[in-house]
Amino acid sequence: MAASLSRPCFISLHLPYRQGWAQHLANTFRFQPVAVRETLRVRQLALRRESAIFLVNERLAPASTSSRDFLYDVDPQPTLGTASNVCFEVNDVPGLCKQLQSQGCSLLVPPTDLNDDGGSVTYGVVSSVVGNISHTLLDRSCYRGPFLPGFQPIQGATSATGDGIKITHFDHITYVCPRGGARAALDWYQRCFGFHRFLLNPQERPAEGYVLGGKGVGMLLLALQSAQGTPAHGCKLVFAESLSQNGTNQVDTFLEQHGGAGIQHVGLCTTDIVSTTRALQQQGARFFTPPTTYYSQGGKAEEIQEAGQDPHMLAELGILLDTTVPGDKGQLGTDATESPSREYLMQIFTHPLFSEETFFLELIDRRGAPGFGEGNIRALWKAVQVYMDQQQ
Ligand SMILES: O=C(O)C(=O)Cc1ccc(O)cc1
Repeated sequence: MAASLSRPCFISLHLPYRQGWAQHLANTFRFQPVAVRETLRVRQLALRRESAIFLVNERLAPASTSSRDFLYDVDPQPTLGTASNVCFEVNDVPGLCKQLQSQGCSLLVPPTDLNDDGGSVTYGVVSSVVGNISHTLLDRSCYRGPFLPGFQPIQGATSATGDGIKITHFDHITYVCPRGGARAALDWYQRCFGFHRFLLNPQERPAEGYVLGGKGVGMLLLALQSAQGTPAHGCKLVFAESLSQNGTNQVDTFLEQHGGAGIQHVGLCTTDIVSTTRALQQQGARFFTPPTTYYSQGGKAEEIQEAGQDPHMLAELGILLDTTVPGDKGQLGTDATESPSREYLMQIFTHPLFSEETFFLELIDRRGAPGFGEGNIRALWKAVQVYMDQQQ
């Protein structure tokens, strides 16, 4: 039987020795430092925005032979910044680790108990079949502290409000897989972790996946939805694979610059993409913007207006909007709690966060639409292509 996982508890980022990047995430994206763990060799900082938590791991000294420097994680020994671990909360860590091992998964950290004044937790770490990704499985049902045992709470850390940034949780995590590897990754997560297939778009054929063709694009997308939660509220995993025949695109570029498969981006759910984008831009966050023709061609301005949004405002900020057919919620669409007359979603993508063209963030504001917009993905693709051409 496969495990039944819920929304991620945290996503872990690793930075090579001597890169003061945690501060950048805190300052630019206004994530609040909530807890820290520091040893002579490493610093681990938990940064939070409502239920979205990034654990930023930095080396303070060159890598040692000890692979257990980082708590709740393993050391991917990065030569560049990488998002390499996703932690899920589960009920029975030892039972699940045993089961995963019997399914051929490699156990990187066996079930381990840790405790402090706030109570106790149990965790283990398993290796994913995709690139450098690992998963921490964590039971913190007996823990009442602010983050996790081994971490010191950061005094005065309050939840930020009134700054215009409305980020609530991780909406999805997009993996870049090697060519020919997306289907195997999808099968592994279904089999081992009990994720369910999720159709990205009404046009997707289940047997093939969502193929984006056309000028220069060439990408296959497959998606899963966590077993707990509805399409609108659970976390999705998206597997992307390049189908491009003619040289580089953003998926190939990721593979090349990251040195293999891994997490390409994390979608942060926002309840107000306009105020969030504006506030983050003021802090210095940089976003990809589509060509201005995006807003004037093919009835886009009318589509935006019909959705009740202001085309000028979206154009000024570079926010993308895609409308989906009302009532069509993909394969798992049974969530009856949100049924606005028009379902749409708005997205915007940041520039890569590290110095390489690898990991980036996305803001996603879902107004009833649980899938992904083909128009938005194409617009992102074009904007990235323009950016990459400018970099050369
Ligand atoms: O739209 C999204 O957020 C996706 O996750 C789909 C996607 C996947 C890979 C890309 O390079 C760009 C977009």
